[in-house]
Amino acid sequence: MQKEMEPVGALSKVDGVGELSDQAKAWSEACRHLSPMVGSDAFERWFKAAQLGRAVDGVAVVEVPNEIHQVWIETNYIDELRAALGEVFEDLVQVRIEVVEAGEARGEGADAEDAGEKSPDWFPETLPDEVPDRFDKRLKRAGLNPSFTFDGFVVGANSQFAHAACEAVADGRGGAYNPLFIYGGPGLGKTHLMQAVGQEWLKRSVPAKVVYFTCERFTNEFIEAIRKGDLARFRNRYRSAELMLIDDVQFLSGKDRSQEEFFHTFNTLMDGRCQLILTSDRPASEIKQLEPRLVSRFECGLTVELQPPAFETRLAILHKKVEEWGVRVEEGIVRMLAERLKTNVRRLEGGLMRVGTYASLAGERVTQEKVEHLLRDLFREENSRQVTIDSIQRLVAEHFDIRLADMTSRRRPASIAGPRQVAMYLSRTLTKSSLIEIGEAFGGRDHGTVIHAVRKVAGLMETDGELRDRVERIQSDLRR
Ligand SMILES: Nc1ncnc2c1ncn2[C@@H]1O[C@H](COP(=O)(O)OP(=O)(O)OP(=O)(O)O)[C@@H](O)[C@H]1O
Repeated sequence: MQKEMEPVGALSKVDGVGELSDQAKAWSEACRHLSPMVGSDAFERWFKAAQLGRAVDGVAVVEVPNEIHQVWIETNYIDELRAALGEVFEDLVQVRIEVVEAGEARGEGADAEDAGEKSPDWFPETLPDEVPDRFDKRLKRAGLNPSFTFDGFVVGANSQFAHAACEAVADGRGGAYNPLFIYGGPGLGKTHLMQAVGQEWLKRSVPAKVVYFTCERFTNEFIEAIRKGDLARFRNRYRSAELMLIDDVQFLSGKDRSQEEFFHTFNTLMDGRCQLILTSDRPASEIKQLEPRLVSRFECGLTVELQPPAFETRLAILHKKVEEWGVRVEEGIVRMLAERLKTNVRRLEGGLMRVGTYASLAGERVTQEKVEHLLRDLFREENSRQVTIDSIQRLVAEHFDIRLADMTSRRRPASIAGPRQVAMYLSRTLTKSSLIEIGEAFGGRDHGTVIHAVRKVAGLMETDGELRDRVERIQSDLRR
């Protein structure tokens, strides 16, 4: 349960500000302290567009409009900002700066609905006037990001096969690859590649109807359509296209009604000879609580994997971005980023963007020590292997030589139920997930089953040395 921070009595000093929310009052009060600390010029430049987001559990989140503000404030004014907010919240422990783009919801709940949203308005009825070029208009209408092109994608051994499959679909040789199912970890270019196919279709065939959407959006719009009693319109929108690009299908996990709707959408599109490209963070057969009939539909075309790129590919990606963005970063620093940021191209890009921005604003040579400081959170994320229920289930299944699917199945022989209980125990002790979340992740079991498993494994570990050794070995593998 999160606890909202109570501003100290100082807030009353800004009572005169009328209708403002508590958040706005607290920020206004913090600014009163901050402005003299940083000087009015710096305040105008860096804090005018900022505002206070969440303030819970000792953490105050300051929202800024872009990464330039974020990096600059973190690097130059974090102490002053902490001191100013400390005047307002006496239980302040940490200050975080987050980028919130214009138009995004602010403060509490800003992350829920919009998270992961990548496309602009979906099939707007009228196109906005500010889009000057016709091709740009068509990209926008399809929901495509103009920078996700084949030219902008660096191919390495990690992506060769996926790239070749996408090129085949792009130039019409991919008839048998339907659906094309691309899977791989976060930030490895799945969306980029699938949208590159979309751009090619739009370029070549003039009236091609290309549509991109995320499964999160599909689910949200489906719920909304049910609420408004407007399913016919929803179906009309989702069931007519020549090329349908469907991102993040793992989002359908456990959402039974959306899966049912999606199943019919999928069939209608396939019957209508629509080419489909799907992406997921894992193979279809490993998406939990996904109906078997959907798994088999997803697997009936071609499945390709995107893996993390090797050092040379990471370097080539960085060189390409340096050129594209026109940033000036020394080769030694570029190599340092390629060496240290290995698992996620989005993070690699983020690192380069921050260093490049800093270099141009500070007008000074960026040293390796500076980069250590600027990117400390990215380096930390890179090094800390996050223990998730998912990784626990995988590793326990491997250690006990059972199928991953048995973690969520109803099967009860001791050779399966035992390891499953070990996995529940580890999920409870190594992650922050609640009993209910753990039960859900293990095939929709109730929280009593999880409590029983945790107690049982903890008790057995007291008396059974062999089991204890096994569990400890799994624990240390998880942390590695
Ligand atoms: N091989 C590559 N060459 C150039 N840019 C790349 C490459 N791979 C990824 N990128 C860039 O990295 C960023 C993240 O890629 P993308 O959004 O396609 O990842 P994703 O796999 O869809 O991630 P997620 O699963 O988190 O949605 C994008 O800006 C993309 O342009």
